[in-house]
Amino acid sequence: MKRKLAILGSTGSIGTQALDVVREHSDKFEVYAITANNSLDLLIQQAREFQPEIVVIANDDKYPALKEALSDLPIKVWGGSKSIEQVVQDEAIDMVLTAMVGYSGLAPTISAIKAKKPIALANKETLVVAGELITSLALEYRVPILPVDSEHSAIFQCLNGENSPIEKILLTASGGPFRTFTKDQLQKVTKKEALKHPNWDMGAKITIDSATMMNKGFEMIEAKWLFDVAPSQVEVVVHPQSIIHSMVQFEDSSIIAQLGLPDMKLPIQYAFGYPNRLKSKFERLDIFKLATMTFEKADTDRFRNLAFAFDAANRGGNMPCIVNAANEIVVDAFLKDKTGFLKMSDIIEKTMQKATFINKPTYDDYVQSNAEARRIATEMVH
Ligand SMILES: NC(=O)C1=CN([C@@H]2O[C@H](COP(=O)(O)OP(=O)(O)OC[C@H]3O[C@@H](n4cnc5c(N)ncnc54)[C@H](OP(=O)(O)O)[C@@H]3O)[C@@H](O)[C@H]2O)C=CC1
Ligand SMILES: CC(=O)[C@@H](O)[C@H](O)COP(=O)(O)O
Ligand SMILES: [Mn+2]
Repeated sequence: MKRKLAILGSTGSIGTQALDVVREHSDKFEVYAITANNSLDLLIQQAREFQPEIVVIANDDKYPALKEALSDLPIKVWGGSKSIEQVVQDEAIDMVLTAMVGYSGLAPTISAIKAKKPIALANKETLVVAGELITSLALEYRVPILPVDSEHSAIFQCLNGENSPIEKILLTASGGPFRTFTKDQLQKVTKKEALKHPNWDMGAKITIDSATMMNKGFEMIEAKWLFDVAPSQVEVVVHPQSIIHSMVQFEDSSIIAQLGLPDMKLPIQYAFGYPNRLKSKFERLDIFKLATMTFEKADTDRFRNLAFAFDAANRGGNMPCIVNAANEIVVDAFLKDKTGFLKMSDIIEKTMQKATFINKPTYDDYVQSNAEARRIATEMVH
């Protein structure tokens, strides 16, 4: 039996690579549903190639054009963001890949968990915003959450077969394009420079998060929830070559690492095939060609977002949700040339000070906190 997949965000960087994995393993996987926000032409092309049961476009305005374009095929076409929450509940679906970007991944992930669908989780913001809620729902509905983020897939693989407690997670970071920049240099960096990640080709939002190191802060929070560790047990290790994707240190002092060339198709395929490892044609890492592997401490003085993420994780409650919302606003503004690189951190810091803190948030509290923090951050952008 083929595993039937719902790919949320099929037109993005992770989504298109997930479809590459399906192409390579069409005997094992079938695309049952795909979703996108705006990318109409690519979504139509994907629907024609993979012939899924259901195609969803979140942006309602594009629904009539999508419906018309696929009218000669026996495909159900739905529109609106609520349809994404609905589609994941389809009985036939065996696994849901959450590859949407930002807060938009939260509601569909909750819906999928409640429908008892195993989650291949790329959308880290879901765990940043509401990690406690998501992990408790996953426990209640007995739903596995298989990490797709490269570092968390690495940690998950390091933990395979281990029952012993984790002493420490060594979370690797490339350091981004500005790893060696001074504060003065950071003041002047442009969007074009920030969008040039040294090792990974990713969507715009996560590429900016990597440049500010908010991505690593979010990944620490993601690790906290996925692997039940305290923030103090996660050490960020700047490793500019991105060959070691992360490491786990155990109480006997042993460190286990996962290595590979930077290619997201590997963690995507690992999650899709779990618990089996599938053969791949991915380029092999030739360790004899590795000139050096280097490791540095992270600098939270230049990359303040990393410190904000640790602070938010330690304070708990809705604070990570506030940081995520402010970050989404400033990254969007930076991408539209409406704010500067360092100003992004100033706005996040002030939003953390101004937004209402809630110690034990409910789902509705997250919705309201997200809206409030977005409002506060937006006022500071303008
Ligand atoms: N790219 C990577 O290598 C990695 C990504 N991740 C995480 O995976 C997630 C996806 O990242 P990435 O693929 O880079 O992002 P992209 O921006 O490339 O793609 C995002 C996808 O989500 C869709 N989308 C965006 N907003 C909405 C919305 N409001 N409602 C419904 N769909 C929406 C987009 O549709 P449309 O095309 O129509 O806009 C697109 O299909 C992020 O959470 C990121 O942090 C984690 C590790 C690595
Ligand atoms: C591919 C992936 O998982 C990204 O999250 C990547 O790790 C980003 O690189 P940084 O280490 O620069 O944040
Ligand atoms: Mn990552």
